[in-house]
Amino acid sequence: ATAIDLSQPSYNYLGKDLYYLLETRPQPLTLAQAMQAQRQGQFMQHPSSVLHLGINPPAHWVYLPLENQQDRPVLRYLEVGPVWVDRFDAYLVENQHVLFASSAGDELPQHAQPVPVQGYVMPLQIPPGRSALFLRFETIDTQPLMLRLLTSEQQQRLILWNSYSHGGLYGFLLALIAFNLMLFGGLRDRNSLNYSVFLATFIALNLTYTGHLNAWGWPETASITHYGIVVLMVAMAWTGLHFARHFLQLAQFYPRLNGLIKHYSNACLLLVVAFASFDMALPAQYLTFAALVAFPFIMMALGALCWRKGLLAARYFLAATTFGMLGTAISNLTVMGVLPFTLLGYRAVEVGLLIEATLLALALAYRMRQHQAARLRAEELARTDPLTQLLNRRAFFELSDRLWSTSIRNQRPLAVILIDIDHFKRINDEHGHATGDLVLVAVSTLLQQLARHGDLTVRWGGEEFLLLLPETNAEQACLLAERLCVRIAQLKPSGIAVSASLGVAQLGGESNLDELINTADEQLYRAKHAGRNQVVCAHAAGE
Ligand SMILES: Nc1nc2c(ncn2[C@@H]2O[C@H](COP(=O)(O)OP(=O)(O)OP(=O)(O)O)[C@@H](O)[C@H]2O)c(=O)[nH]1
Repeated sequence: ATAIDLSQPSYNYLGKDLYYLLETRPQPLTLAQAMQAQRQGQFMQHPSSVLHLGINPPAHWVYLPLENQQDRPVLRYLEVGPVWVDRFDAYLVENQHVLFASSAGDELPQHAQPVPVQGYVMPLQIPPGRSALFLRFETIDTQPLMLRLLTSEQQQRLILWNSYSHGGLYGFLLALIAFNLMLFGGLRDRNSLNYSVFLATFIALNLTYTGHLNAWGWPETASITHYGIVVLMVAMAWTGLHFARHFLQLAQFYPRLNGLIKHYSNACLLLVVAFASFDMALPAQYLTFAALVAFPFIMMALGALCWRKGLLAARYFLAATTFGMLGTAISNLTVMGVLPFTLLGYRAVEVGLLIEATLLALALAYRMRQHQAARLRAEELARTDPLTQLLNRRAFFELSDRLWSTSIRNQRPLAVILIDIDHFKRINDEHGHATGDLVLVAVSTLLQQLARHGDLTVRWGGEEFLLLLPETNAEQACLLAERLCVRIAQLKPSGIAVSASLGVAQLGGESNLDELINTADEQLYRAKHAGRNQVVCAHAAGE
């Protein structure tokens, strides 16, 4: 067997340099038995750079021959990642003599202080000449086993790099959470809150499986890592589906499916918590694995279904979850050993989530913009008359208040013209309601053309219109009314002869706008009585 040359430090994983043996006997092999098996050639060369263990794998023995060409011992750090190995034993052997023996893993809390992200790190003084490492792994979690021998300088650099990259990841996600919580605080948008909770669960999960949570919070109880991972994985799927159901308005589009997903995710969460509480590690593993594989597919399917129903924000959702799913799939396949191991592949779930999080934030912003536009449109609709697009009475009372009080305060002129189309009932009766509508539209268009910017043009009732004219005295208002009367008579919409009667009033001693409008209405009444198609003006003193 070719030995690893320690004179050439490398960051590579040592999978291809090692030889392995799977335990088949019910009781564990002793070190002496493993060494004997190695001498008898029972260890096989490993094909890839990372050792892959399936779910509930047999114990693995690893033999790693070493070559130190210097004439004194060298210090190397044996790194065993990731952080959730149940138990492993390490022996440094020279000429059949054990120079060093140690054990670590989640099941040995007193030793279990893995370096976050990297895993377990053991310093070894490797003697000159040939020696070998014998390692034994026993774990039920499916995971890649990543082994390296590092110099102390490399070890320092890795810690630095890991700190930066995870600081960046968590920093970005925390900023997104803070932003969405602010949105929730300000706009009471439930989606922002649900999304923050989903991101927070992801961070908690990531901190658990990188070992940060353990290192900061519970250095003595490694089993937190053990069950924390499975429970948080299912919790992440739960919060993700919860967010999706509300964001995609699933209850509205697919009420049955909504109920189904709700019960499914609740059941998964309850089950995994129960398995964890009763220390049933294997069922917890299987459940988590199944739930995690199904999760991105469900998310994508929901996005696609709701997009088909016409929900435009579902496009962003679908794009986002596709990236998330790709990342998760690549990571899962890397962990399962289907894809060749690369560090990017191993951490693809994080990259995918960064893209997903960004796109979902865009999706939320898009939905908010839609809501805002819809609200503005609704407000606009509530203020305008649908047939003529003029202001309706409600809008008039909102807007006229200010004009009225400005005119009173500054003693500026203010005038009202009331316009009523003559014999409109007859037009309707003779030409039909639709033609009547055309006449109304033609008259209102004319009114808008002749009114000044700042005048209020209102559909006052069926065939009655009102103009409120700031900075306009009776004389000017009457001139405008005369001009309107002539122009309406010239309109002939759809070839129909149309005329109107107009009443004009100017602000005098009236104490409110209603009185002024009443005065104009009285003039209109007079115009009708005097034979229609004419203007009657009230003057400043009331007449
Ligand atoms: N086509 C149409 N007709 C409307 C609309 N709103 C009200 N009307 C009709 O307008 C007519 C108003 O008739 P009247 O109030 O009797 O007045 P008039 O026929 O114009 O007679 P004078 O005002 O006395 O000249 C009614 O027949 C209403 O049905 C509308 O939006 N479209």
